Amino acid sequence: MTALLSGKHLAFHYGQQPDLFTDLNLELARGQVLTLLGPNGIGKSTLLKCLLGLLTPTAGQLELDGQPLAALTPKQRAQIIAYVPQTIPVTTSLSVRDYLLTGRTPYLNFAQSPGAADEELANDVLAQLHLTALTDRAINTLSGGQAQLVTIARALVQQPQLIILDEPTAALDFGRQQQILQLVQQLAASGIAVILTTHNPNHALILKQHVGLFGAHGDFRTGGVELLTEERLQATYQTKLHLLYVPELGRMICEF
Ligand SMILES: Nc1ncnc2c1ncn2[C@@H]1O[C@H](COP(=O)(O)OP(=O)(O)OP(=O)(O)O)[C@@H](O)[C@H]1O
Repeated sequence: MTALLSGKHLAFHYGQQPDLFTDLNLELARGQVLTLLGPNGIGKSTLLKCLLGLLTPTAGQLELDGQPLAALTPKQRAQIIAYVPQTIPVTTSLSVRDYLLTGRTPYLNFAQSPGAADEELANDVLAQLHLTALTDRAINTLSGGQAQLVTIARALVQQPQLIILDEPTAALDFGRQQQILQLVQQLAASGIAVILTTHNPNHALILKQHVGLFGAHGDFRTGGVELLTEERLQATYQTKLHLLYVPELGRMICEF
């Protein structure tokens, strides 16, 4: 079966700076989740931007749905991938509803407005994420966490096959973090692939899916959740930490 996303021998550096990563390989099938972990500044967001076609890798091949990523138009890409960036671009005074409807742009012709079906979809997604009360609020009046959730809602309105989430839980309270991890699991169960970055190894341990782990020096490996050993996590974060099995949870937890 063709992978939805495949990256082979990828490398990237900014300008004259040294390589952030070289010979990086990853593959993602429909319905798979890949959780990326690594130290600050190691290249996680940069890798996501390469996978989105926003940056061009300095070496390697990227394919989306069996085609070279570079051969797809931005509109074609946007019909397959939705992106929730780390810094949320919500400085406009659009209402939450209208902001979500901008997620339908990849499906509309030039100058075509969203229709009743698009509005119904936006309302359904707001209800799914328990955000209906925010429908008429101006985007630039939302709290950081509300804005993060609304941006995730917009990505769902885009109805992509792959959602790329850069630290989607960074601004969220404990309950909302759990809600997003459950949403990731639901999306995967419905056949949508998800790539997310997080600074909390427990998120990968909860999701129990595929993991991409950057080491402290930019080395990268992918595998199942068993890739996360105490030794590797200590090497990644350059700190002492503990992985403990909690029978009540049926999984490992990571603590300092
Ligand atoms: N546009 C840019 N031009 C030059 N250097 C950049 C640019 N964007 C990022 N960098 C540098 O590239 C490196 C990787 O940045 P990136 O944002 O990918 O890291 P990250 O792993 O996502 O970090 P964090 O976990 O802190 O968000 C950093 O040293 C950063 O300063």
